[in-house]
Amino acid sequence: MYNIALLPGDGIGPEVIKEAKKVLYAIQERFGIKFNFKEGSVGGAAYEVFGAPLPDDTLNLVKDSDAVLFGAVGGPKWDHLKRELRPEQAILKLRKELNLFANLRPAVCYRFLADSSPLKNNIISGNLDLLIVRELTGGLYFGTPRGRENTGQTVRAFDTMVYTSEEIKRVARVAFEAARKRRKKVTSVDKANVLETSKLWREVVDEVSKEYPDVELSHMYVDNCAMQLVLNPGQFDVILTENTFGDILSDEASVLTGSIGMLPSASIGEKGPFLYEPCHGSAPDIAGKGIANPIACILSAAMMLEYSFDEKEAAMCIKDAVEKSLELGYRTYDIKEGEGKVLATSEMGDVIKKIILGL
Ligand SMILES: NC(=O)C1=CN([C@@H]2O[C@H](COP(=O)(O)OP(=O)(O)OC[C@H]3O[C@@H](n4cnc5c(N)ncnc54)[C@H](O)[C@@H]3O)[C@@H](O)[C@H]2O)C=CC1
Ligand SMILES: CC(C)CC(=O)C(=O)O
Ligand SMILES: [Mg+2]
Repeated sequence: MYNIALLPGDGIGPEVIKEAKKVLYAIQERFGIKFNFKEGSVGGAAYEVFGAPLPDDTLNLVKDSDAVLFGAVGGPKWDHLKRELRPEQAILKLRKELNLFANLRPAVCYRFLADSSPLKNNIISGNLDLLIVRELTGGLYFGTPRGRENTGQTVRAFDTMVYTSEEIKRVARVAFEAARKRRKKVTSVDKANVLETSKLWREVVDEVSKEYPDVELSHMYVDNCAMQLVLNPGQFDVILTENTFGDILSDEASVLTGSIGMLPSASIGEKGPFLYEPCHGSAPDIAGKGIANPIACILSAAMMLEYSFDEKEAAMCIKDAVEKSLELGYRTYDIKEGEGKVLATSEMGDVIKKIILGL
Protein backbone atom coordinates (compact mmCIF):
# COMPACT_ATOMS: atom_id res chain seq x y z
CA MET A 1 0.00 0.00 0.00
CA TYR A 2 1.35 3.38 -1.02
CA ASN A 3 0.31 6.49 0.92
CA ILE A 4 -0.01 9.40 -1.46
CA ALA A 5 -0.52 13.00 -0.39
CA LEU A 6 -2.60 14.83 -2.97
CA LEU A 7 -2.15 18.60 -2.96
CA PRO A 8 -4.48 20.04 -5.65
CA GLY A 9 -3.88 23.75 -4.92
CA ASP A 10 -5.36 26.48 -7.11
CA GLY A 11 -6.73 27.17 -10.59
CA ILE A 12 -6.47 24.10 -12.81
CA GLY A 13 -4.52 22.25 -10.07
CA PRO A 14 -7.62 20.45 -8.68
CA GLU A 15 -8.91 19.80 -12.22
CA VAL A 16 -5.78 17.93 -13.33
CA ILE A 17 -5.20 16.17 -9.99
CA LYS A 18 -8.70 14.70 -10.25
CA GLU A 19 -7.77 13.08 -13.57
CA ALA A 20 -4.43 11.77 -12.29
CA LYS A 21 -6.26 10.20 -9.35
CA LYS A 22 -8.75 8.63 -11.74
CA VAL A 23 -5.88 7.11 -13.72
CA LEU A 24 -4.18 5.83 -10.55
CA TYR A 25 -7.43 4.11 -9.54
CA ALA A 26 -7.41 2.41 -12.94
CA ILE A 27 -3.83 1.28 -12.25
CA GLN A 28 -4.97 -0.02 -8.87
CA GLU A 29 -7.71 -2.03 -10.54
CA ARG A 30 -5.50 -3.43 -13.27
CA PHE A 31 -2.30 -4.15 -11.32
CA GLY A 32 -3.66 -4.71 -7.81
CA ILE A 33 -1.39 -1.99 -6.44
CA LYS A 34 -3.11 -0.31 -3.49
CA PHE A 35 -3.10 3.46 -3.12
CA ASN A 36 -4.21 5.33 -0.04
CA PHE A 37 -4.92 8.97 -0.96
CA LYS A 38 -5.04 11.79 1.55
CA GLU A 39 -5.74 15.33 0.43
CA GLY A 40 -4.04 18.45 1.83
CA SER A 41 -4.76 22.12 1.49
CA VAL A 42 -2.08 24.21 -0.21
CA GLY A 43 -1.49 27.55 -1.95
CA GLY A 44 -4.13 30.24 -2.23
CA ALA A 45 -6.82 27.73 -1.25
CA ALA A 46 -4.97 27.14 2.04
CA TYR A 47 -4.37 30.84 2.58
CA GLU A 48 -8.11 31.48 2.35
CA VAL A 49 -8.90 28.96 5.09
CA PHE A 50 -5.80 28.89 7.30
CA GLY A 51 -4.11 32.21 6.52
CA ALA A 52 -0.98 30.39 5.30
CA PRO A 53 -0.07 28.82 1.92
CA LEU A 54 1.48 25.74 3.56
CA PRO A 55 -0.32 24.95 6.83
CA ASP A 56 1.42 22.69 9.38
CA ASP A 57 -1.22 19.99 8.86
CA THR A 58 -0.35 19.83 5.16
CA LEU A 59 3.38 19.66 5.85
CA ASN A 60 2.81 16.87 8.39
CA LEU A 61 0.61 14.99 5.92
CA VAL A 62 3.34 15.27 3.30
CA LYS A 63 6.08 14.09 5.68
CA ASP A 64 3.98 11.06 6.65
CA SER A 65 3.35 10.08 3.02
CA ASP A 66 5.32 7.88 0.63
CA ALA A 67 5.00 10.40 -2.22
CA VAL A 68 3.32 13.69 -3.04
CA LEU A 69 1.28 14.55 -6.13
CA PHE A 70 1.01 18.32 -6.45
CA GLY A 71 -1.29 20.30 -8.77
CA ALA A 72 -0.39 23.99 -9.00
CA VAL A 73 -0.60 27.11 -6.86
CA GLY A 74 -1.08 30.82 -7.39
CA GLY A 75 -3.34 33.24 -9.17
CA PRO A 76 -4.10 36.95 -9.53
CA LYS A 77 -6.32 36.89 -6.45
CA TRP A 78 -3.24 36.53 -4.26
CA ASP A 79 -0.75 38.63 -6.23
CA HIS A 80 -1.11 41.55 -3.80
CA LEU A 81 0.10 39.50 -0.83
CA LYS A 82 3.58 39.97 0.57
CA ARG A 83 6.04 37.35 -0.62
CA GLU A 84 5.89 35.12 2.50
CA LEU A 85 2.14 34.66 2.17
CA ARG A 86 1.93 34.14 -1.57
CA PRO A 87 0.71 30.71 -2.74
CA GLU A 88 3.96 30.06 -4.64
CA GLN A 89 5.84 30.00 -1.32
CA ALA A 90 4.11 26.68 -0.59
CA ILE A 91 5.87 24.82 -3.38
CA LEU A 92 9.20 26.51 -2.67
CA LYS A 93 8.95 25.56 1.02
CA LEU A 94 7.95 21.99 0.21
CA ARG A 95 10.96 21.58 -2.07
CA LYS A 96 13.27 22.96 0.62
CA GLU A 97 11.71 21.10 3.57
CA LEU A 98 11.88 17.77 1.74
CA ASN A 99 15.36 18.58 0.37
CA LEU A 100 14.23 17.87 -3.20
CA PHE A 101 17.30 19.26 -4.89
CA ALA A 102 16.83 17.74 -8.36
CA ASN A 103 13.89 18.37 -10.64
CA LEU A 104 13.56 16.02 -13.61
CA ARG A 105 11.57 17.42 -16.51
CA PRO A 106 11.40 15.08 -19.49
CA ALA A 107 10.33 16.72 -22.76
CA VAL A 108 9.15 14.12 -25.23
CA CYS A 109 7.34 14.87 -28.45
CA TYR A 110 4.95 12.00 -29.00
CA ARG A 111 4.92 10.84 -32.61
CA PHE A 112 1.23 11.51 -32.96
CA LEU A 113 1.60 15.06 -31.70
CA ALA A 114 4.38 16.11 -34.03
CA ASP A 115 1.99 18.34 -35.94
CA SER A 116 1.24 20.31 -32.77
CA SER A 117 4.87 21.24 -32.35
CA PRO A 118 5.92 24.62 -33.74
CA LEU A 119 8.83 22.68 -35.17
CA LYS A 120 6.65 20.55 -37.37
CA ASN A 121 8.60 21.46 -40.47
CA ASN A 122 11.90 20.85 -38.76
CA ILE A 123 13.46 17.46 -39.43
CA ILE A 124 13.77 16.97 -35.68
CA SER A 125 10.02 17.18 -35.16
CA GLY A 126 8.51 14.03 -33.68
CA ASN A 127 11.95 12.97 -32.52
CA LEU A 128 12.37 15.02 -29.40
CA ASP A 129 13.35 13.22 -26.23
CA LEU A 130 15.36 15.25 -23.77
CA LEU A 131 15.56 15.47 -20.01
CA ILE A 132 16.11 18.70 -18.14
CA VAL A 133 17.72 18.20 -14.74
CA ARG A 134 17.10 21.42 -12.88
CA GLU A 135 18.69 22.27 -9.55
CA LEU A 136 15.71 22.98 -7.28
CA THR A 137 16.66 24.21 -3.82
CA GLY A 138 19.37 26.79 -4.49
CA GLY A 139 20.02 29.82 -6.64
CA LEU A 140 17.95 32.95 -6.96
CA TYR A 141 14.70 31.52 -5.58
CA PHE A 142 16.27 30.86 -2.19
CA GLY A 143 19.35 33.11 -1.92
CA THR A 144 19.70 35.76 0.74
CA PRO A 145 19.92 38.67 1.20
CA ARG A 146 16.85 39.72 -0.69
CA GLY A 147 14.60 42.67 -0.28
CA ARG A 148 14.17 46.34 -0.98
CA GLU A 149 15.72 49.61 0.11
CA ASN A 150 14.22 52.98 -0.39
CA THR A 151 17.07 55.44 -0.60
CA GLY A 152 14.78 58.44 -0.91
CA GLN A 153 15.89 58.96 -4.49
CA THR A 154 15.16 55.51 -5.81
CA VAL A 155 14.00 52.06 -4.77
CA ARG A 156 16.59 49.29 -4.84
CA ALA A 157 15.38 45.69 -5.02
CA PHE A 158 17.77 42.77 -4.79
CA ASP A 159 17.88 38.97 -4.92
CA THR A 160 20.94 36.82 -4.45
CA MET A 161 22.15 33.86 -6.46
CA VAL A 162 24.22 31.52 -4.31
CA TYR A 163 25.53 28.02 -4.97
CA THR A 164 27.89 25.85 -2.98
CA SER A 165 30.07 23.23 -4.62
CA GLU A 166 28.17 20.52 -2.70
CA GLU A 167 24.84 21.68 -4.11
CA ILE A 168 26.23 21.58 -7.62
CA LYS A 169 27.93 18.22 -7.15
CA ARG A 170 24.82 16.36 -5.97
CA VAL A 171 22.56 17.57 -8.78
CA ALA A 172 25.30 16.99 -11.35
CA ARG A 173 25.50 13.35 -10.23
CA VAL A 174 21.74 13.00 -10.78
CA ALA A 175 22.20 14.28 -14.34
CA PHE A 176 25.15 11.99 -15.11
CA GLU A 177 23.36 8.96 -13.64
CA ALA A 178 20.29 9.76 -15.76
CA ALA A 179 22.43 10.19 -18.88
CA ARG A 180 23.97 6.76 -18.28
CA LYS A 181 20.51 5.25 -18.72
CA ARG A 182 19.85 7.33 -21.82
CA ARG A 183 22.05 8.47 -24.72
CA LYS A 184 25.04 9.27 -22.47
CA LYS A 185 25.27 13.00 -23.18
CA VAL A 186 25.10 15.84 -20.65
CA THR A 187 24.92 19.47 -21.72
CA SER A 188 25.59 21.68 -18.71
CA VAL A 189 23.98 25.08 -19.17
CA ASP A 190 25.25 28.18 -17.39
CA LYS A 191 26.32 31.79 -17.85
CA ALA A 192 29.95 31.28 -16.90
CA ASN A 193 31.06 34.20 -19.08
CA VAL A 194 29.33 36.56 -16.61
CA LEU A 195 28.29 34.90 -13.35
CA GLU A 196 30.56 33.70 -10.53
CA THR A 197 28.01 31.02 -9.55
CA SER A 198 28.17 29.73 -13.12
CA LYS A 199 31.98 29.65 -13.08
CA LEU A 200 31.86 27.47 -10.00
CA TRP A 201 29.06 25.43 -11.61
CA ARG A 202 31.27 24.67 -14.62
CA GLU A 203 34.31 23.76 -12.50
CA VAL A 204 32.33 21.40 -10.30
CA VAL A 205 30.50 19.76 -13.22
CA ASP A 206 33.86 19.20 -14.94
CA GLU A 207 35.12 17.56 -11.74
CA VAL A 208 32.04 15.33 -11.35
CA SER A 209 32.27 14.30 -15.01
CA LYS A 210 35.55 12.51 -14.23
CA GLU A 211 33.45 9.94 -12.30
CA TYR A 212 31.50 9.29 -15.52
CA PRO A 213 34.03 8.75 -18.32
CA ASP A 214 31.35 6.96 -20.36
CA VAL A 215 29.19 10.11 -20.47
CA GLU A 216 30.02 12.91 -22.89
CA LEU A 217 29.93 16.37 -21.29
CA SER A 218 29.63 19.70 -23.06
CA HIS A 219 28.95 23.21 -21.74
CA MET A 220 26.63 25.79 -23.25
CA TYR A 221 25.69 29.32 -22.29
CA VAL A 222 22.05 29.70 -21.37
CA ASP A 223 21.23 32.29 -24.03
CA ASN A 224 22.58 30.02 -26.75
CA CYS A 225 20.74 27.06 -25.21
CA ALA A 226 17.45 28.97 -25.45
CA MET A 227 18.13 29.35 -29.17
CA GLN A 228 19.45 25.80 -29.74
CA LEU A 229 16.32 24.34 -28.16
CA VAL A 230 14.25 25.83 -30.93
CA LEU A 231 16.81 25.41 -33.68
CA ASN A 232 17.94 21.85 -33.09
CA PRO A 233 16.48 20.23 -29.95
CA GLY A 234 17.50 16.76 -31.16
CA GLN A 235 21.10 17.55 -30.20
CA PHE A 236 20.20 17.34 -26.48
CA ASP A 237 19.99 14.30 -24.28
CA VAL A 238 20.29 15.55 -20.68
CA ILE A 239 20.40 19.28 -19.95
CA LEU A 240 21.82 20.04 -16.50
CA THR A 241 21.24 23.54 -15.19
CA GLU A 242 20.57 25.72 -12.16
CA ASN A 243 17.19 26.62 -10.74
CA THR A 244 16.11 29.75 -12.63
CA PHE A 245 17.60 28.74 -15.97
CA GLY A 246 15.92 25.33 -15.68
CA ASP A 247 12.56 26.89 -14.84
CA ILE A 248 12.68 29.03 -17.97
CA LEU A 249 14.23 26.52 -20.38
CA SER A 250 11.74 23.81 -19.41
CA ASP A 251 8.75 26.01 -20.21
CA GLU A 252 10.41 26.67 -23.56
CA ALA A 253 11.07 22.96 -24.13
CA SER A 254 7.46 22.16 -23.28
CA VAL A 255 6.28 23.97 -26.39
CA LEU A 256 8.32 21.58 -28.51
CA THR A 257 6.23 18.74 -27.11
CA GLY A 258 3.05 20.47 -28.23
CA SER A 259 2.04 22.26 -25.03
CA ILE A 260 3.06 22.96 -21.45
CA GLY A 261 0.09 20.75 -20.64
CA MET A 262 2.21 17.76 -21.72
CA LEU A 263 5.23 18.29 -19.43
CA PRO A 264 5.47 16.29 -16.18
CA SER A 265 8.11 16.48 -13.48
CA ALA A 266 9.64 14.62 -10.57
CA SER A 267 11.37 16.42 -7.72
CA ILE A 268 13.77 14.08 -5.98
CA GLY A 269 16.49 14.13 -3.34
CA GLU A 270 18.46 11.67 -1.26
CA LYS A 271 15.37 10.17 0.38
CA GLY A 272 11.60 10.40 -0.01
CA PRO A 273 8.93 11.43 0.08
CA PHE A 274 9.50 12.80 -3.41
CA LEU A 275 7.14 15.24 -5.10
CA TYR A 276 5.56 14.99 -8.54
CA GLU A 277 3.89 17.85 -10.36
CA PRO A 278 3.07 19.10 -13.84
CA CYS A 279 5.49 21.83 -14.96
CA HIS A 280 2.69 24.27 -15.61
CA GLY A 281 1.13 26.69 -13.15
CA SER A 282 -2.47 27.25 -12.09
CA ALA A 283 -3.44 28.70 -15.52
CA PRO A 284 -5.98 31.26 -14.23
CA ASP A 285 -6.97 32.10 -17.82
CA ILE A 286 -8.57 28.67 -18.33
CA ALA A 287 -9.31 27.62 -14.73
CA GLY A 288 -12.90 26.50 -14.11
CA LYS A 289 -13.60 25.96 -17.80
CA GLY A 290 -12.86 22.22 -17.74
CA ILE A 291 -10.51 22.47 -20.70
CA ALA A 292 -7.07 22.05 -19.12
CA ASN A 293 -4.85 19.30 -20.46
CA PRO A 294 -4.46 16.73 -17.65
CA ILE A 295 -1.66 14.77 -19.38
CA ALA A 296 1.23 16.57 -17.62
CA CYS A 297 -0.28 15.65 -14.26
CA ILE A 298 -1.11 12.10 -15.37
CA LEU A 299 2.46 11.60 -16.60
CA SER A 300 3.71 13.03 -13.29
CA ALA A 301 1.76 10.24 -11.58
CA ALA A 302 3.55 7.79 -13.90
CA MET A 303 6.90 9.26 -12.81
CA MET A 304 5.80 8.74 -9.20
CA LEU A 305 5.17 5.05 -9.86
CA GLU A 306 8.59 4.75 -11.45
CA TYR A 307 10.79 6.83 -9.13
CA SER A 308 9.11 6.41 -5.74
CA PHE A 309 7.66 2.91 -5.99
CA ASP A 310 9.71 1.20 -8.71
CA GLU A 311 6.43 0.09 -10.34
CA LYS A 312 7.92 0.26 -13.82
CA GLU A 313 5.27 -1.79 -15.57
CA ALA A 314 2.43 0.31 -14.18
CA ALA A 315 4.31 3.52 -15.06
CA MET A 316 4.83 2.30 -18.60
CA CYS A 317 1.16 1.37 -18.83
CA ILE A 318 0.20 5.01 -18.14
CA LYS A 319 2.69 6.33 -20.69
CA ASP A 320 1.49 3.85 -23.30
CA ALA A 321 -2.15 4.79 -22.60
CA VAL A 322 -1.33 8.48 -23.08
CA GLU A 323 0.39 7.70 -26.36
CA LYS A 324 -2.51 5.51 -27.48
CA SER A 325 -5.05 8.25 -26.70
CA LEU A 326 -3.09 10.60 -28.94
CA GLU A 327 -2.78 7.97 -31.65
CA LEU A 328 -6.57 7.58 -31.57
CA GLY A 329 -6.82 11.31 -32.28
CA TYR A 330 -8.01 12.51 -28.87
CA ARG A 331 -6.84 16.01 -28.01
CA THR A 332 -7.40 18.77 -25.48
CA TYR A 333 -7.78 22.29 -26.79
CA ASP A 334 -4.10 23.22 -26.26
CA ILE A 335 -2.92 20.41 -28.58
CA LYS A 336 -5.76 20.40 -31.01
CA GLU A 337 -4.98 20.29 -34.67
CA GLY A 338 -7.26 20.20 -37.69
CA GLU A 339 -10.32 18.06 -37.18
CA GLY A 340 -9.02 16.14 -34.10
CA LYS A 341 -11.44 15.17 -31.33
CA VAL A 342 -11.19 17.94 -28.74
CA LEU A 343 -12.05 16.69 -25.28
CA ALA A 344 -12.71 18.30 -21.94
CA THR A 345 -10.26 17.65 -19.08
CA SER A 346 -12.38 14.91 -17.53
CA GLU A 347 -13.07 13.26 -20.89
CA MET A 348 -9.34 13.02 -21.59
CA GLY A 349 -8.90 11.38 -18.17
CA ASP A 350 -11.73 8.97 -19.01
CA VAL A 351 -10.13 7.99 -22.33
CA ILE A 352 -6.77 7.26 -20.68
CA LYS A 353 -8.47 5.33 -17.86
CA LYS A 354 -10.44 3.20 -20.34
CA ILE A 355 -7.32 2.40 -22.36
CA ILE A 356 -5.56 1.27 -19.17
CA LEU A 357 -8.50 -0.98 -18.30
CA GLY A 358 -8.79 -2.27 -21.86
CA LEU A 359 -12.39 -0.99 -22.14
N1 LIG B 1 4.41 24.86 -9.56
C1 LIG B 1 3.47 25.77 -9.54
O1 LIG B 1 2.54 25.68 -8.76
C2 LIG B 1 3.54 26.92 -10.48
C3 LIG B 1 2.72 27.99 -10.24
N2 LIG B 1 2.72 29.04 -11.11
C4 LIG B 1 1.74 30.10 -10.84
O2 LIG B 1 0.61 29.90 -11.69
C5 LIG B 1 0.00 31.17 -11.97
C6 LIG B 1 -0.15 31.35 -13.45
O3 LIG B 1 1.14 31.44 -14.04
P1 LIG B 1 1.42 31.56 -15.60
O4 LIG B 1 2.67 32.30 -15.75
O5 LIG B 1 0.20 32.03 -16.30
O6 LIG B 1 1.78 30.06 -16.06
P2 LIG B 1 0.83 28.82 -16.35
O7 LIG B 1 1.72 27.66 -16.60
O8 LIG B 1 -0.17 28.66 -15.28
O9 LIG B 1 0.07 29.19 -17.72
C7 LIG B 1 0.77 29.64 -18.88
C8 LIG B 1 -0.11 29.40 -20.12
O10 LIG B 1 -0.17 27.99 -20.37
C9 LIG B 1 -1.51 27.53 -20.36
N3 LIG B 1 -1.54 26.23 -19.66
C10 LIG B 1 -0.90 25.90 -18.53
N4 LIG B 1 -1.20 24.66 -18.18
C11 LIG B 1 -2.05 24.18 -19.10
C12 LIG B 1 -2.72 22.93 -19.25
N5 LIG B 1 -2.56 21.91 -18.38
N6 LIG B 1 -3.54 22.79 -20.31
C13 LIG B 1 -3.71 23.79 -21.20
N7 LIG B 1 -3.10 24.99 -21.11
C14 LIG B 1 -2.28 25.18 -20.06
C15 LIG B 1 -2.30 28.58 -19.59
O11 LIG B 1 -3.66 28.57 -19.95
C16 LIG B 1 -1.55 29.86 -19.94
O12 LIG B 1 -2.03 30.39 -21.14
C17 LIG B 1 0.90 32.21 -11.31
O13 LIG B 1 0.34 32.56 -10.09
C18 LIG B 1 2.22 31.50 -11.11
O14 LIG B 1 2.99 32.00 -10.07
C19 LIG B 1 3.49 29.06 -12.23
C20 LIG B 1 4.32 28.00 -12.49
C21 LIG B 1 4.45 26.88 -11.61
C1 LIG C 1 6.02 28.88 -9.13
C2 LIG C 1 7.48 28.93 -8.98
C3 LIG C 1 7.86 28.95 -7.55
C4 LIG C 1 8.38 28.05 -9.73
C5 LIG C 1 8.04 27.61 -11.11
O1 LIG C 1 7.61 28.31 -11.98
C6 LIG C 1 8.32 26.22 -11.40
O2 LIG C 1 8.84 25.49 -10.55
O3 LIG C 1 8.07 25.80 -12.53
MG1 LIG D 1 7.95 27.38 -13.95
